[in-house]
This record gives sequence, structure tokens and C-alpha cells, in this order.
Amino acid sequence: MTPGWITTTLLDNDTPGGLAVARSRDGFLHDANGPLFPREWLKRQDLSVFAEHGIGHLDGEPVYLLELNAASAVPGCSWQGLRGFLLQGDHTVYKVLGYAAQIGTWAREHRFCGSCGQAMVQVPRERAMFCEACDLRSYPRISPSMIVLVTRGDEVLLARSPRFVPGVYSTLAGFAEPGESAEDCLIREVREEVQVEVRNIQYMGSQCWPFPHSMMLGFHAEYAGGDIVPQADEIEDAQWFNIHDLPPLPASRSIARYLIDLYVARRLGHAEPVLPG
Ligand SMILES: NC(=O)C1=CN([C@@H]2O[C@H](COP(=O)(O)OP(=O)(O)OC[C@H]3O[C@@H](n4cnc5c(N)ncnc54)[C@H](O)[C@@H]3O)[C@@H](O)[C@H]2O)C=CC1
Ligand SMILES: [Mg+2]
Ligand SMILES: [Zn+2]
Repeated sequence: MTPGWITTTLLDNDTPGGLAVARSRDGFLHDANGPLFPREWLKRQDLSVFAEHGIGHLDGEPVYLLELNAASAVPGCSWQGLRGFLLQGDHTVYKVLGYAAQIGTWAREHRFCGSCGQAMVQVPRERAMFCEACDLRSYPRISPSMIVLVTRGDEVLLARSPRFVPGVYSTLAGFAEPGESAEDCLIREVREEVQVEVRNIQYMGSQCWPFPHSMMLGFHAEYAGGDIVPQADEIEDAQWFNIHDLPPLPASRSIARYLIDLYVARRLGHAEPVLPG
């Protein structure tokens, strides 16, 4: 048995047993023991199953996703969105759910060929949907996004989107566009969002961000010029904050928080944080 969580494409839906998670628009089903249930028990509940996907092994046990048409009442259980599991509880369980959410979303959104419109079929032994007429394979969608902490000595540039929890400021982020390198994207996003120029771009690490399918590439960059001008509509406010006087920050398991905590730790000579996977 291999401990921990390993994704797979090789599970047979007709083989009984294993564990399962159930996902609806209201999130994942969970009870006091969490969101992983004995699969046969879960399948006996009154759930409207849209699709079943084998997704991996947790401590050697096969794990399946039951993707539902809608949430329904299961005695002793409730529904919680993926973000709730990110903020609280076991991180490995969150990783299982993050993968399940990405596979469920992708499979649901790729039932028909984008080229000819015919129904696609799941490829055996590969996580792909296939159109025979077009010989076209669609793989799970991953959207690369740059995230950057811009610094100026003891100051860090943080901004607020109108979508954030009131008071919270975070690092700048944005999706890569076709034709861009990671660095091109970072420079463009910082220009667009605050009209600031950067230099000495340094890659710091990455994080899967399944909301719904981002791959965050984290960077540090130094300020090189310009006065902050927040982008209309996208950026509600942006400021230089002294590392000794920071505003409320993003959740501790986010790479945004890691980039800030790492810079502060290095500046102050404290122990460095560890990037959560
Ligand atoms: N893990 C973390 O610490 C953090 C993650 N993020 C994530 O980074 C991603 C990008 O951040 P934003 O500032 O919202 O992006 P952004 O600055 O590029 O603006 C968002 C806009 O981009 C467009 N968009 C949406 N999906 C897209 C795609 N796949 N490709 C290209 N454009 C797309 C939409 O018009 C959307 O309103 C989001 O998924 C966000 O959740 C953002 C901050 C922290
Ligand atoms: Mg942005
Ligand atoms: Zn086709």
C-alpha cells in the first residue's frame, strides 16, 4: 500500500467497494467523519447521480467521485463548498476534493466535441474525452495564472478585488494569455492592475488552485517605477504596506499568503513558511 493520495485513471466502475465523495452544485456531502464515505453505502443513498469517475487511491483504497445532478438530503449529512475544506480540516482530504472537483467539472463540460458537436466518449486508461469523427482528444483544462508579490524594501504592494472578503488585501494575480511567457504575463498584469513596473522577477513555487482550474505560478518581483493607479472595476484599492503593519491577509493555505509570509520571514530573519501543495 502506498500511503497518501495518488490520482489514477485506471479504476473500473463495475468493481464494488472503495471510498467515494459526492459532489453537487452545493459542494461536497460530508458528515462528522468528513466527505469520504464507503462507496457502497453512498450509492444506496437517495442521490441523483449524473456520472461516476474513479479518481485515485487514498492510503491504498480506491476513491470514486459521484457527480450529482442536484443536492439531496442525506440524514446526518450536509453540503459544503470546496473553499470550506480548504480553510479547515485535513489538507490531504482537501487535495482529494480539489482533484474530484476539477475532474467532475471538466467531464461535465466536455460531453460534446467542440469541433463537430457529437457526443464524446471517455478514453480508457487516460483522463481524456474523445471524438472519433474528429480524432480529437480533450484533456482536463488547466489555466496558468501568475501571482506576484511586488516589494520595495520593507514595503509590499497589496491590492483588493471587490470580490474579496471585506478588509483583506492580497498579491496581484492574473491569467496567462496566448502568446505570453509567464514573465510577460506578470509584467502585463502588474501594469494593468496598478500601473507599476517591476524588475528582478524570481519564481518562488506553484500551487494547484481548483477554483475552478487555475495553476498558480508564484513570483517575487522588485518595484522598478510608477505610482499606483488601481485598475477601474478590477482593483478596488491597492497600497504599499509596511511589513510591520500589514492588513488582513488571504487564507494561510494560499500561495498568496505564502509569498507574503516568506518575504516577511526573510526580511526579519525568521523561520521560513512551507508552501502548502
Ligand atoms: N491561490 C491563491 O493564493 C490565489 C489565487 N488566485 C486565482 O488566480 C486566478 C487569477 O486571478 P484574477 O485576478 O481573478 O485574474 P485576472 O486578473 O486575469 O482577472 C479575472 C478575469 O479574467 C478573465 N478570465 C477568467 N478565466 C480566465 C481564463 N481561464 N483565462 C483567461 N482569462 C480568464 C475573466 O474576465 C475574469 O473576470 C483566479 O483563479 C484566482 O482565483 C488569485 C489570488 C490568490
Ligand atoms: Mg487579477
Ligand atoms: Zn468532433
